[in-house]
Amino acid sequence: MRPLRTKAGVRKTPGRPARPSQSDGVDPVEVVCRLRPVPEGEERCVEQLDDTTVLVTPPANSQAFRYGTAKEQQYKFGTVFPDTATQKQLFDAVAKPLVRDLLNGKNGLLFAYGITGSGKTHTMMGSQQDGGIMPRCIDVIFNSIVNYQARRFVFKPDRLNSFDVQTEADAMLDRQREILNTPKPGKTPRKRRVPPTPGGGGGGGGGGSGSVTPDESDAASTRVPEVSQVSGLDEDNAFAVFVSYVEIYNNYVYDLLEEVAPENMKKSLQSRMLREDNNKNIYVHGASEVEVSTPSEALDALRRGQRRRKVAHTTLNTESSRSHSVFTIRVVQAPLDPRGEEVLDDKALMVVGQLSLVDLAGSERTNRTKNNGDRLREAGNINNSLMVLRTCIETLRENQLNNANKMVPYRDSRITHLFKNYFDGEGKVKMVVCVNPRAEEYDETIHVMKFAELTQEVVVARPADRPLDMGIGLTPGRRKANQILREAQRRLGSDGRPSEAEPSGGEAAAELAPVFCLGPVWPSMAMTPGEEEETVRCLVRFLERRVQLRATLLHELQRQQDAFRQLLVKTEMEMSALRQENAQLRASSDGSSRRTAALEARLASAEAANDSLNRRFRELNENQAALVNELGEKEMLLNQEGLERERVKQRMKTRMQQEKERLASDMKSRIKMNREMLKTEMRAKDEKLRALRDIINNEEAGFAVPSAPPAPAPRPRPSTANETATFRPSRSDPRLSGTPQPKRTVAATTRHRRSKSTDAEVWLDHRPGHVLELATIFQPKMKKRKSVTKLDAKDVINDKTSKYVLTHQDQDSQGEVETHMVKGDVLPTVGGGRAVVFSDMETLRLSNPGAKRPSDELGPGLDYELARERCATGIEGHAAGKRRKT
Ligand SMILES: Nc1ncnc2c1ncn2[C@@H]1O[C@H](COP(=O)(O)OP(=O)(O)OP(=O)(O)O)[C@@H](O)[C@H]1O
Repeated sequence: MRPLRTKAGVRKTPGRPARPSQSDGVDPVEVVCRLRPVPEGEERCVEQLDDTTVLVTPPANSQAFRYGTAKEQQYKFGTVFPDTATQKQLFDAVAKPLVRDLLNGKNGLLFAYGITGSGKTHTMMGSQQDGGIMPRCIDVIFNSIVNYQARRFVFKPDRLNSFDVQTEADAMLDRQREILNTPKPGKTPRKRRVPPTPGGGGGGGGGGSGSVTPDESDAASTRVPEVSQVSGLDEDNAFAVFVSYVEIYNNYVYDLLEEVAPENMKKSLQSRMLREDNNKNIYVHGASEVEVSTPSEALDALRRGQRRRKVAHTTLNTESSRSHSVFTIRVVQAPLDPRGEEVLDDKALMVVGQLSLVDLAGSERTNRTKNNGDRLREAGNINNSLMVLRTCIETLRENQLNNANKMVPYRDSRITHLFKNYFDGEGKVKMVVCVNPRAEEYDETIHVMKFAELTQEVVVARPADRPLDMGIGLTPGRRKANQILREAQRRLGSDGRPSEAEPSGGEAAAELAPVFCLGPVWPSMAMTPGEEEETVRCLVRFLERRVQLRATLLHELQRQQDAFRQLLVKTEMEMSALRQENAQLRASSDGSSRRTAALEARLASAEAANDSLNRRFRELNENQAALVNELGEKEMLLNQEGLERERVKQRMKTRMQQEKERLASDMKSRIKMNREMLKTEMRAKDEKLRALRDIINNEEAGFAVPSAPPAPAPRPRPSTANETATFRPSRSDPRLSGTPQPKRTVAATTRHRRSKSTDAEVWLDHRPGHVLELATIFQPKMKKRKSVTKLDAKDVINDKTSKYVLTHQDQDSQGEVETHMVKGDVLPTVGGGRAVVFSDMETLRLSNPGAKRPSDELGPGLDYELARERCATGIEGHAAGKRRKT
């Protein structure tokens, strides 16, 4: 296609060569485009701009649009037929010139190419009332040769892609055989055979296989035939038409006109091989070629093939559109003999033209159809064969552009192998690109357009004109002369008299009459008195003329006898010479036949082996493709898993990081809190120490009771040098060990208050076991409290509870009851929970005043130490553990 670009945003194909010219003995492959109608309201992606140009616009939902690779593009074709174009318009423009070539002995190939549902079958077959290219071709052929047709079986296929000429006697025998072999009407109740009538319906196709169903014959009767014809044929030639119908499915060739008994119809067809004939033409070996004498016979054969196709595909559970079908019409012509009576038996004078009409399978990509199994293989084969067709066309184009000689891979697919000769210059090639303009089909349509664009750039050598008069020196007009002679004979009748209808007998009668009679009618014999003399003289004259005529005739007879005798002798001599020659030839022919048979047997076995190897190779290829697919899928899965793992890893990393940060901040706040608490504690201890120092100072100053409120004694801590100097209590200290002991005051801190509770505090009173009521004077004071025996998290984790006390009882070494009340603050944690921070513990010990306490044994010096210890240290605890100081 030559690109056209004017508007911005419309793509221009770079460096595309100009369309090849026809001046140098080559013709470009002619590509026309036909648009099929689109239902009202549906979005379109193809618009016709003028008679030769279409504009393809990517719709928003197309793959190419999504990937951003699509742009508006114009495509130019030989002709663009709009969706309103009729079948006749298309036929006249595209196929009729090919029929003219066919009748002049030239070959032609016409493809219908496009995606599924684009109208290929509609274009090729059409309907009964409005036939497509195939029925119209058939009609025009028979309209043109109707007066020049040879009698049936005069031309006979030799099964080597050529024809033999039979004598009239042999042809008649074959005709009789055909009549005898034709099943009598009524034998098969569901089918009836329509007798052949010139130009009418029904009729036996070649080989007695033209049976049609009633439906089909009814359909045939409603058919509207094409009435045009091609003129300028050689009238002195006799014509015969042969049709064959094959399909290529999964790269195997099947003969759709194969003779099969009705009971074997369901069995699948046998595949056929492609071979090369003596003239290097490729043909389907063993495919049936049926001689047809009328359009209805040809259409019967076509329908029969389609029926076979349907049955075979039903058996295979496939669809017909998944195969390529090739309907081939061959027209054979040969000159009549000098008398214009019979066909000359000379192969060198025979001319055969061939027209192949191909309905290609829909060009789909496998991923669109989502096929699998057989369907995938089928789609793969279709795509493969179309791909090979494309590759061949591309290689041809490259060779032609670069003057190269790259091998064209015709043999890679049956469809290209079969049509190799056409591309090598044995005929004209045309292509009808069928386009469904629906927007949905954009992604497929664009591939079709690109292929059509390439195809237009290929040129094929123009086939040479074949001289049809053969230059054999025969008088033109032989057929007409013979017809006149026959007509004259018919009119003269068997007795040689002019017929009533034409008393004069015409020129021919005048010429022929003296040869076959002894003269005019007898004169009147009536004897009238007085005129006897005259009558006798008249009779004598008449008889003398007859005698004269008789003598002439006898002489002529003698001459003809002599000539015949001489001819007979000569013929006899020739015959004996020929017999001898014949015997020699037969002997050598027998030898050749034996050699040929042996070679053919070898060839057949080699072909069978080749076929099975090919099949095996294909299977292996298919397996490999399947495995590659599987591998690809697995790799994809692995990649996906790897990605998933990577994602999870990343997620975990992020989460760990967050957790780390959270813990760090948690830890930080805890440390801060602990530090705060420690600071508070330190302050309290300092307070205690200060109070103690004050006490000691006061003691030293006269044991005055400090006026400061009682504060808890600080825990022992490393003293400063100053403190050491001023206060270092020890057992040896005379102030502690000597008597009298000063009266000591108990220091109390607000923190270590005894069960004093504010109104706002809510206590959680936890008594895990049975607590003995001691009825002591000192009782804890908890205005608001909740008593539990078993601790539950929700008792602690709530906004109300602010204090916690754990009560348990023990027996000391003296057997006295000791009651411990461990108290703590319920504080919120950074993580949003709650923690109990134990702050102090109260111990209530019941003891007998008379009993000796171990502490008494330590001496009075230890009391101070104990007191100091008790004052200085508190209990601190939390959920992780607790510290205790009594
Ligand atoms: N030019 C047209 N005018 C009217 N109808 C059409 C035209 N082209 C196609 N159709 C209709 O579209 C439908 C599909 O067409 P058709 O069967 O010829 O497609 P196809 O290309 O041969 O498909 P497949 O590849 O599947 O065989 C048919 O119903 C046909 O009648």
